[in-house]
Amino acid sequence: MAYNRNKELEDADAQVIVFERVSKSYQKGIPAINNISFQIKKGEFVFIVGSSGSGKSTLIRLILKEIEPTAGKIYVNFKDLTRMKHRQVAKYRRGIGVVFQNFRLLKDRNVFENVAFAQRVIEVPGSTIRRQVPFMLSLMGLMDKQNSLPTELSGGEQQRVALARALVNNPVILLADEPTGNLDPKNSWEIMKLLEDINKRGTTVVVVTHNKEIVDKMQKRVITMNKGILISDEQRGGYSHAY
Ligand SMILES: Nc1ncnc2c1ncn2[C@@H]1O[C@H](COP(=O)(O)OP(=O)(O)OP(=O)(O)O)[C@@H](O)[C@H]1O
Repeated sequence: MAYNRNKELEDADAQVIVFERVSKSYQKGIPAINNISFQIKKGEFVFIVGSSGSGKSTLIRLILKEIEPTAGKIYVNFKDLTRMKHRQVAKYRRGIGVVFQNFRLLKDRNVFENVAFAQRVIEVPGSTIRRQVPFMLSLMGLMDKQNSLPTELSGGEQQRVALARALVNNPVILLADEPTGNLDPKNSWEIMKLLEDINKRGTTVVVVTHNKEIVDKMQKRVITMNKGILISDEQRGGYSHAY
């Protein structure tokens, strides 16, 4: 069924990520993503799990329009990505917050400036930045660290800065690609609890992870990939199918 983009769909039940029979082949042979269909509703919290090479990062890169599908349709934030013009991509990506395993902070700028940077690039007025950055830092429990450089922070603190930066422009969707991959169990749980809080405030959260313990305990929707195929999609699921 074709996805119908109209105003009525932009309500609480709206699907903010839609994959319709999507495939992606980087080269000849087994596709990285093979004929995948799923939908994620506004405000959902979804884990994407699967063994190494199963296509999870490819899925994230497709959502960000860093790569194009070989076949199928992708709709994100009510936009048809396959028909989006090149010049519209930067603006589109601003509606999506992203965090990665390795934090990707600016090493020569302090915590405040790392978060403010996300606003400066889209020319948010200074007065708004001075109001919104401290608000975001306090939500992440980082107010006393705003003058610190990333090298002066623990891994958990660095990931919280990355989260503050990803969220400061109030995105509809937050994508987290292995957000706890470099963290110990205590910090991993802190980040997961923050992601849960962010989700409760209305942001759709999609988390790619290998962290079995977290997936099993959180009791969220779990999409499991294997060799490019979506092998299960369960509400309140666990990690059991991933290998
Ligand atoms: N740029 C690329 N060029 C060619 N093949 C690629 C490229 N990126 C990924 N692949 C291949 O596509 C498949 C899926 O890779 P992908 O990175 O999406 O998996 P993943 O599930 O994220 O793995 P991991 O958990 O190890 O990060 C793999 O076979 C991989 O080798």
